[in-house]
Amino acid sequence: MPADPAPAVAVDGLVMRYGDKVAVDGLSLVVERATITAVLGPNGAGKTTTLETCEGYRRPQAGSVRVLGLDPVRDRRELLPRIGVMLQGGGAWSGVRAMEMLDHVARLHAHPLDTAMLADRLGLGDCGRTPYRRLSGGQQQRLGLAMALVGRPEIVFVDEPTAGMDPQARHTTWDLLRELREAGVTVVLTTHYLDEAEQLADQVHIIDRGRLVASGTPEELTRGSSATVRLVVDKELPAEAEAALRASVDRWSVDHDVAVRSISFGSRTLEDVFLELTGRGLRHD
Ligand SMILES: Nc1ncnc2c1ncn2[C@@H]1O[C@H](COP(=O)(O)OP(=O)(O)OP(=O)(O)O)[C@@H](O)[C@H]1O
Repeated sequence: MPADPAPAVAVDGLVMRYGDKVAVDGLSLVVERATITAVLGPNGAGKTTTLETCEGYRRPQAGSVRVLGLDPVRDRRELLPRIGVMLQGGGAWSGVRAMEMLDHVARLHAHPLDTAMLADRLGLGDCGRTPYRRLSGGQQQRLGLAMALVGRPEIVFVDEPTAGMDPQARHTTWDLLRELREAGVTVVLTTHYLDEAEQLADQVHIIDRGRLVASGTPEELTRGSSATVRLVVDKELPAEAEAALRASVDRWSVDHDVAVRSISFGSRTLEDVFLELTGRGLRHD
């Protein structure tokens, strides 16, 4: 029987400081392979520092980090071809054209993906000749993602992958990350968006002030003493229909001994409307 492979990421008691400032304070977490794991937390929680330590850019000051069973600093040469990194803020030179940059990164890998296909998939087909600094924020993000994926990594670290993207680009990116997971790739992402973590992640780690404050599946983390029931109707409700609905809900709550904590009437979210009007595919802006 082959031994179980090491987890994708194992962080144990990690401590990282910048001068006197403790950025990561005894953090431990495990990421299983072929999962999407979201690291959630407010600004300054220590997410980027943790990811950069996993990527081998920073050496742990205390504790240990293993990625695919390897030490990201000591075993960097062995690990580098097996991981993909999408940096916050791009990582491309300002004057380079989008496809030149992607082709350049592809040439650093032994078995890269077809760059034209990848660019097309990410909606970058029309801006291949555009200099990096002239790309929109969302296009820069997508190019950064393409650069992280082109080498067929076993694990990909993506720092706020959809920051600055329009809703279609977000959904296309989510679909792509899900496909990667189906293909056996491990995805570790940081995000500020709760809906992103809820939609995508198999496992969520919430960190605050450098400490792990909760871990679990989105269901585990959202399960509690209350539940949400959502009703979507096909037209705006006249006042009498709204009143009748409230009265029915009141009767239902008595009949079933359920306390209704809140009830709200409103329209669909802007994101719902935007997606419905413009379709799910990526807009080639
Ligand atoms: N190079 C640095 N020098 C000094 N302090 C730093 C440095 N990088 C990060 N910090 C500090 O360390 C803490 C953790 O920062 P980090 O970037 O890891 O958090 P984050 O969770 O990724 O935040 P954000 O969501 O804003 O990107 C913050 O207080 C930050 O100000």
